[in-house]
This record gives sequence, C-alpha cells and structure tokens, in this order.
Amino acid sequence: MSGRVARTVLGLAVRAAPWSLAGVLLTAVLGAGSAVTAAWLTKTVIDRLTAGGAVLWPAVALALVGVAATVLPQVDQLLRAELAREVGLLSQDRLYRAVNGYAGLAPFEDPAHLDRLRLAQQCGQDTPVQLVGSVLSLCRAAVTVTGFVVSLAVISPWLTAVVVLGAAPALLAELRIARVQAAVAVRVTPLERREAFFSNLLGSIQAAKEVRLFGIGDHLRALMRADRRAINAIERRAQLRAALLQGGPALLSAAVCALGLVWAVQATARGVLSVGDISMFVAGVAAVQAGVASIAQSVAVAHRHLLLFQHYVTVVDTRPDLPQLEPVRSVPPLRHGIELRDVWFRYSERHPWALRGVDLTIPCGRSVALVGLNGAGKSTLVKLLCRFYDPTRGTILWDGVDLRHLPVAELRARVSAIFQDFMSYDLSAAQNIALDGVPLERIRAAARLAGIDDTLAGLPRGYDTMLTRSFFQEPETADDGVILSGGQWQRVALARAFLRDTPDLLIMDEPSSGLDPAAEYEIQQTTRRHLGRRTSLLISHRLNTIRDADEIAVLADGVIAERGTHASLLAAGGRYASLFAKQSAGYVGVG
Ligand SMILES: Nc1ncnc2c1ncn2[C@@H]1O[C@H](COP(=O)(O)OP(=O)(O)OP(=O)(O)O)[C@@H](O)[C@H]1O
Repeated sequence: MSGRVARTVLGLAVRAAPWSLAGVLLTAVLGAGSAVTAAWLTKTVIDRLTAGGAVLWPAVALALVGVAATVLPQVDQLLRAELAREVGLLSQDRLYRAVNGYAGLAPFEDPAHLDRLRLAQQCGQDTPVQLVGSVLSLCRAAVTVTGFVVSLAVISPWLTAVVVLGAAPALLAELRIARVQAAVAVRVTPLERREAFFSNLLGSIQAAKEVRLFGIGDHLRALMRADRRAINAIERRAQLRAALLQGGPALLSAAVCALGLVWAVQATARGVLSVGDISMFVAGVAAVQAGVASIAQSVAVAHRHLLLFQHYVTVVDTRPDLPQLEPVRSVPPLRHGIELRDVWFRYSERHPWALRGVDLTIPCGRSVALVGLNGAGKSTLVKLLCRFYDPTRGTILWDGVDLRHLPVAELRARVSAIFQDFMSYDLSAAQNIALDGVPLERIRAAARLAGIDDTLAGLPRGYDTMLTRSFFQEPETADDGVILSGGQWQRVALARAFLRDTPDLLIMDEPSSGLDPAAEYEIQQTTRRHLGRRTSLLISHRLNTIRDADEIAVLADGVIAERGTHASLLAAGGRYASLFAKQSAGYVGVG
C-alpha cells in the first residue's frame, strides 16, 4: 500500500507543477553541493595562508559559493510555495471529484468516513509538498553527509565511523515518533471536526437566533473548549513522548562530538593534523551529525505523511457506494409506472426498520399522494425513489426494471423533486434556481410557475441579487444581498423543481408547508396545471392539498396501510378518514 501511496503523492506533484518540482530539485542539488564545497575551499584557503600559497581564486570561489548559499534558499522557498499552491489545487479537485462521485447519501452519514474525509482534505493539501520537501532534504543531507564523511575519513576513518554510528539511534527514534504523530492526527480528527461544528454554530446566522434566545452560547463555547482541551492534551502527551524519545540519541550524539573535538585538538597539538584539518574536522563532525539528524527527520516526516496520505488514497479510491447491477440498462422515458415491491429499508444494521414491506405503484401519468404520521417513512421512501439508498430488501422497478440496473445519473435526469429539507444556497437568485448556465428566460419561466418571478425580478440587482448576507455580490462593490422569507424560499425551491420541465417523475415532499393559505391555493393550482398528466408523488400533512390526487396511500407502521381516492378513503372510515376529520375539526374550531 505505501508504495502505491508514494506513487500517488509524487504523481500529484508531477502532474500539478512539473516545472516548480524540477526547480526545487535543482536548487536542492546545488544547495547540497555548496556546503561541502565551502568547507573544502575554507580548508584550502587556510592551508595556503599558513603555507604562504596563492589564495585569490579559492577566496573568490568561496565568496561565490557564499552568494549562492544566500540566494538558493529564497529561490527554493518561492518554488516550494508555488508547488504547494498547484498541488493543493489539484489534490482538492481530485478529492472533491471523488466525493461528488458518491451516488448515495450513506457516506455522508458515516462518522468514520467523515473523519477520513477531513484527514484526506488536510493531507491532500500538505502531504505532496511535505513529502517532496522531505525527500529533497533527505537527498541534500545525504549528499552533504557523504561529502563530509569522505572528507572526515581522510582525516580519521575510525572517528568518522563513530560519528555516523552515534547518530543512528536518532533515526530509529524519529521513525517511532512519526508513527506516534500519525496516530495522534487520527485521534484528534473527530475532536477537531466537532470543534469546527461548534465554531460554525457560534459564528453562523443559521444558529444565531436559537443560540441567543435559548442562551446556549456559553454552553456551546464550553463544549468547544472541552474539545480543544482534549486535543491539546493528546498533542501535549505526544510531544513529551517525542522529546523523551529524542533525548537519548541527542545526548549520545553530543558526547561523540565533544570527544572527537578533544581528540582533534590534541592531534593538531601533536602535529598529526594541520590547522586546516581541524577546521575541516569541526565543520565535518557538525555537518555529519546535523545531516544524519536531518536524514532521520526527513525519513520520519515522509513516513508520517505516507501513513496519513493513505486516508486520501482511500477516499479517492472509494468504490461506488451504490453498486450498479449487470446488465446495465439505459433509462427510457417512463411508460407504465414505478413499482415498489415488498420494500424493506433501514438506514443501517444498527437502526430500526423505517419501511417494512411497502408495496406501492405509481402509474405513469397519475398522481399519487402519500400521507402518514411524523416518522412514518415518507421522506425515506422518496430517498429510495431517487436512489440515494438501495432497499435493504425488495425492489423498486422503473417500467419493470430494477433501479439498480439503471445508471444513477440517467435515472436522476428523469426525476425532479422538491425536498422537505430543500437547500437555500448562499448564491444569487438565478443560481438558486439553476447553476449550470440555463438561459435566464427559462429560469424566469420556472420562477413564474412558482409565483416568485415578480419578487426576484424586483430585487436590487434582479436575478443577480445574492440571496444571502453572508457574502458580498462582488467583494469590491460590497453590495448587500437580501434575505427571503421562508415561504419565498420555498417558492424558489419549487422553481428549481419546475425548471426540469419534462421530468418523468415529479416528487414533492411538503411543497407548501411554508406557504400562507392564499399562496398555498395558488401554488396548488399552478402545480396541478404544471403536473398535467405527469407522474407525480406528493407528500403533505395538509390533507386538503392532496385530496385531488388520483390515489392516496397511507403509510403507517412501515407499510401501506390504506389506499384509495379521497372519497373512498373517507367512506372507509380508516386512518385517513380519522386524520382528515381531525384536521377539518381544527379548521372548523378556528372559524
Ligand atoms: N438519515 C437517517 N438515518 C437514520 N435514521 C433516519 C434517517 N432519516 C430518517 N430516519 C428515521 O427513519 C424514520 C422515518 O423517517 P422519515 O423522515 O422518512 O419520516 P417522514 O414520514 O418523512 O416524517 P415527517 O412527516 O416527520 O417528515 C424515522 O424514524 C427517522 O428517525
């Protein structure tokens, strides 16, 4: 797996910014060579000075190496920043293409998956650049260390061996620390995700009313602080452990260095080494130790990032969450109808059954209404029809073909819906109805059907007005957006559903819950006209809005308990009749 992970990381860097990557590599090679060159030139200058030789060219060369050593880190920094930007862009794009590819909703309801996604977001941005950085540091350190090891070996082979071996425990310690840090990142992710949730609640308009009215801000802040404290505690423990692991090897290394220095000074005093040798020796021991420590750290950083990047690879490579059954059939226009045959469903094995054997037919060109108490499973059934989940048992048939044989995108292109929990986007009015370049005239026609065209056209910037006050229209103009009322938002959502003007199935889950009675009546008439002989599934708690449906089905205890027309169900005197009587009594009471 780690080979594949490493290939993916480097592939990302190569694809995203090949020139910056090449530049970073080149500066690394030049930088690595400069240290050892400088040390040799210094030794040459000192030796020639003490022996009375010519020093001009070595001194000029030393000066040039010094200039290069000053400029190279800055060039390197610029190139790495560019590499980071481009890699961040590409990795984010790939990650969200994968996320967008989930056909169903289950991954978004799995905390483990959401943790992995957060880790993937973080390491998608960081890992490639960090990994390239550590590989380069490693190469640079390897070149430097090799240069100095060879140079030191000329002076004293046994001392060189001791210096190199003395630094080896640091490598093992760093690898251990890398594993600890990777485990820490995994442990803190759920806490960070929850912390972000609290921070969003405290900082966003959506929750601001309730937070203030119910005075829960301090409580939320305390919960957020508790999460941060827990994160800090985990990180503190890991840091202490790392310090302990690093302490021993660092002491060993320092002791070797000190002993070596004592030996070198005595050897120079005895005339065994030259004065130039001792400068080379001091530079060499320090560089070898620093180099080996840097190699250890680079290996450790690379190791940690590879461990974490597995999460990115896992998310990007996730297999389809809703498998397509063979043979794949294309989705023809609906001709006969949609049939749910003994459909059982629960959200997971840990959840209770939401549907327990639903049999229901929605004939082509007819309108079917679904009613039932809260939690009866109506919205669940809608989600199954859109194939956001597959039935746990039983089948849903589109003109006799199991939905699992149909390409999900083709199926959804034939369905339009207004969901109970419809979205309101922090975007312009036009974008709230259609995002993908639909001509304004079509958008306005849909808005007209939903009875919201006049309102939207009358906004300060018409259909370009932002329906939010969280963002400016354009940052430079600082134009304020507008806030629509709940019912107006519902009409915008209806317009979105009406835009797909020839859906084979139109689903409306509580389309009028936020509307005033006059608007409800008007929308009802429009919808009826718009629906025409279109196949539709209508869900509403307001029974007067569905009484004209061709068939009404009552969902109770996970099954279709009653079905018929409004009149036949009233005559039967069952659940529907009882619900209707209660609602009518409410209205009579109000009157
Ligand atoms: N994503 C989910 N994960 C787990 N359980 C869920 C999920 N969505 C709904 N449920 C459960 O499934 C059952 C049916 O919910 P559903 O939303 O389908 O009811 P409903 O008939 O649409 O209710 P309402 O009239 O209140 O909108 C409920 O018990 C609910 O708690």
